[in-house]
Amino acid sequence: MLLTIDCGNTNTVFSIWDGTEFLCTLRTSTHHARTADAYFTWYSTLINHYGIKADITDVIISSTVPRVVWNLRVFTDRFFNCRPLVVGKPDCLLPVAPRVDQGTQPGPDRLANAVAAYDRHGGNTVVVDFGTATNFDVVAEDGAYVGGVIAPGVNLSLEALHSGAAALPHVDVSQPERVIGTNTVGCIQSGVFWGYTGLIEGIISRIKAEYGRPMKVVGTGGLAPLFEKGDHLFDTIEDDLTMHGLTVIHKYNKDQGNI
Ligand SMILES: Nc1ncnc2c1ncn2[C@@H]1O[C@H](COP(=O)(O)OP(=O)(O)OP(=O)(O)O)[C@@H](O)[C@H]1O
Ligand SMILES: CC(C)(CO)[C@@H](O)C(=O)NCCC(=O)O
Ligand SMILES: [K+]
Repeated sequence: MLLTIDCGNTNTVFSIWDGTEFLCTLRTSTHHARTADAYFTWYSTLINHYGIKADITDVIISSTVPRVVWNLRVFTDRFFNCRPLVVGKPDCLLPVAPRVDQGTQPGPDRLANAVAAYDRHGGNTVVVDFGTATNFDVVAEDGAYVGGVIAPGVNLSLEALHSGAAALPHVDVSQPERVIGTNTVGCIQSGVFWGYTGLIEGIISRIKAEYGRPMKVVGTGGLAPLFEKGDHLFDTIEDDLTMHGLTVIHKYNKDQGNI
């Protein structure tokens, strides 16, 4: 069985893939100091709690935080006795090489999103991923990741308002009833919710215009469904997109005899 690990700047997610479906998804916050033993304590507690019989033989990691990779490698080696594939490292093959400026290291989550979107929907696709950042990942006709857009994430923007303005409280994102807020919280919710709706619409339409041909739009990440409620922004929403990409990349490396 395959353990897929998606380590973002805020959260780290483990999923177990049995070759057909994900048996479970476990989420913890990302801490670069978390040790291999701590990962295992957390992992085995939850696996036992859910009664999952997981015989992990392979591990693939996407990490946007370089410092956590070392502990995850030790975790993989010590508890599963295997060497993980790490997306973005030279020894992890991708089905199609990214086409970006020389010296650019695209985020491994964006590479996995591109592979997953191509596998499910073909090329000429843009992924909108709501994580710590809100990133737009453009997938060309042949499945290559060809760049995109990085905007500050929704929760990061809310935190920035709260920490930069003494009179503004911490507010959770939600869709406000009205655009014109009549209290402080309503004003902030409106700014962030409708501001992001405009950002998403505007960037997608500019990407499409620049790309010059029809594109499919796939939303992913925790907040995609919330924004879809406000307006029709996405052709589809898939919360397991990054994880699916990791399973496809793993299979590709296996098929190529690389692992
Ligand atoms: N209605 C909501 N309001 C606020 N947060 C939400 C809502 N729905 C989901 N979320 C948040 O979305 C997050 C899941 O998103 P996702 O895993 O894509 O990104 P992340 O973990 O925040 O970022 P990264 O992957 O960069 O670490 C969870 O932290 C969850 O709290
Ligand atoms: C943009 C984020 C933070 C989104 O998780 C991540 O993909 C990342 O750190 N990327 C590196 C830079 C790039 O993708 O061009
Ligand atoms: K993510």
